[in-house]
Amino acid sequence: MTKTCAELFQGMECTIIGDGSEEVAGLAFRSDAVCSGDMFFCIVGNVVDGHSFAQDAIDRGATSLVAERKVYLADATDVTEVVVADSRKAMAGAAAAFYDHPSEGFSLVGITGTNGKTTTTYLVEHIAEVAGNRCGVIGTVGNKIAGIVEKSDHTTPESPDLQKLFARMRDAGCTVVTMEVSSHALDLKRTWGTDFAVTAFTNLTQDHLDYHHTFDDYFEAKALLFSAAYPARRVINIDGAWGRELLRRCTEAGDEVITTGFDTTAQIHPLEVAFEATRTVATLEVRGARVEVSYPLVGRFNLENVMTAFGCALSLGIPTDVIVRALATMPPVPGRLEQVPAPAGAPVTVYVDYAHTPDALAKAIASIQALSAGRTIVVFGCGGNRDASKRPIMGQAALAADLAVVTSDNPRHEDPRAIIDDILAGMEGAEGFIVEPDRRAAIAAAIAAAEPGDAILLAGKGHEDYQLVGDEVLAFDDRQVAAEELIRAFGETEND
Ligand SMILES: CC(=O)N[C@H]1[C@@H](OP(=O)(O)OP(=O)(O)OC[C@H]2O[C@@H](n3ccc(=O)[nH]c3=O)[C@H](O)[C@@H]2O)O[C@H](CO)[C@@H](O)[C@@H]1O[C@H](C)C(=O)N[C@@H](C)C(=O)N[C@H](CCC(=O)O)C(=O)O
Ligand SMILES: Nc1ncnc2c1ncn2[C@@H]1O[C@H](COP(=O)(O)OP(=O)(O)OP(=O)(O)O)[C@@H](O)[C@H]1O
Ligand SMILES: N[C@H](CCC[C@H](N)C(=O)O)C(=O)O
Ligand SMILES: [Mg+2]
Repeated sequence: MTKTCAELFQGMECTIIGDGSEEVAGLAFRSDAVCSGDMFFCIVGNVVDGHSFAQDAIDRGATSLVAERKVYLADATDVTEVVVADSRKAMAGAAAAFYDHPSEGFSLVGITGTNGKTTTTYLVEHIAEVAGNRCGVIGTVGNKIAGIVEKSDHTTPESPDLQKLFARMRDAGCTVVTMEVSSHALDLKRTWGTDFAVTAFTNLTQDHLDYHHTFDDYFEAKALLFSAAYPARRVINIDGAWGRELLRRCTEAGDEVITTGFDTTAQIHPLEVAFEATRTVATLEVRGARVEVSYPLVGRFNLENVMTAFGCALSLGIPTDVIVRALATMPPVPGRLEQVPAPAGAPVTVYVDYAHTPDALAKAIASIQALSAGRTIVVFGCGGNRDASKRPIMGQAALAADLAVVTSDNPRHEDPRAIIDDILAGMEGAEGFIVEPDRRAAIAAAIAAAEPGDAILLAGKGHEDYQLVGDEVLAFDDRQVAAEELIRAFGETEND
């Protein structure tokens, strides 16, 4: 059911100039996406000021404008203007109203943190499904409505896209929705006006300092999800100082909190763990009770994700025995320590992983080392037009492997050689690494250098099936390229 301009802004501080009773057909924040009868939001961006596209939006059929100052000075009777203090907040609030506050129609779990968001959302989805829920997922790998996956451009969509997605999930009968909430999204108010049942924090380590500039600012963006703007039950990993600071704030605010981590004071923590080659078996202490879990994910960091998901599931009221049963049948998460099928008799194992931060790279290498009796070879690069200060730190982290192959990972609009030089600054004085800017050749070089029993970690691209070079999106999937290069090296027959 369509809404009028006045209805969308009910209860919001704003000045409506013109006729507020006109129906709004849709919401747009890009002038070139405006359709007839749309409301156009003028946003002051980091690159351009969206107010300068107001006329363009009107020419394309917008009948109302939301702006931080009056912009449409021509004979304004045919266009309604809504003047607000913050266009992004207004857009998110109006989008929630446009779709009748869809997040109130299901239990929404929002997960933030530098690493582990995608994995944890998939874990919560699976547990909730086993508990009998129809689920939605929103995040980096794609958006899923009751098991059907659609591609996504953002980890957390812009508010009109997000609320529309929520509405589709509500209308499809989803009872639990689990979403990644990026720090960009929180800072840019993409989730403003959303009703969360549970919010969870995984960890905070270096990334995105190109956008947030300081660690403190990065943390404060994440911390918004735990502020009074988003009242919810909280799940917090307290292994790091940032998690403990969040816990302090949430406790002070009187929130209901479940703590997780290796820290033995956490409400959910491990007592005994066996990290096996294809699964993990652990005894957890869960709010004072011993709980045995066994799940088909590997690596120490995935135990952290499992504990966070456990906390989210308990917060949703799912019983412990159902959580344990669900964990045992957890499907793999695409591109997260995913093993590449190899020809029969291939003496090396190749894993594809999405580690693209210093902490993730260090932890992925350590996880592979713990699983493999042979050497560990890592192939990695760093994204262009992203936090450049993480590059030398990732270079240094890669030295923990027996051999590092430095290559390209979405150079975007930067020179791939210059990105590699930034990485190499962290590897100065070290020996035993290869530089090969062409990612396919780098993967082939790693396979050629491997000895029987070695493991190769292809880091950074995970589920991605492209390489971004300039404005081009070139087809490139680490899993496919590695499978091809393994066949080239070791023959045709596939191992099961
Ligand atoms: C850093 C960031 O997140 N930027 C987002 C921000 O862009 P911006 O502030 O630069 O916008 P701008 O280009 O200056 O434009 C200002 C306004 O004018 C409008 N405009 C612009 C041009 C035009 O012709 N017509 C027009 O109307 C724009 O739509 C915008 O509303 O607002 C835009 C929409 O309003 C977003 O599309 C854009 O996301 C860019 C594309 C992006 O790459 N974001 C990434 C970094 C991101 O959000 N990543 C996180 C995840 C990271 C993680 O997983 O770790 C995510 O949640 O996906
Ligand atoms: N809890 C964790 N702590 C540290 N590293 C992790 C953790 N979980 C996963 N990782 C590493 O980070 C990579 C990305 O994991 P995942 O996709 O779950 O994180 P994310 O937070 O969704 O990342 P993004 O910011 O790109 O959306 C994994 O491939 C793995 O190498
Ligand atoms: N959400 C992250 C993904 C990075 C993935 C990596 N392959 C890269 O392109 O740097 C980002 O946009 O920074
Ligand atoms: Mg993600």
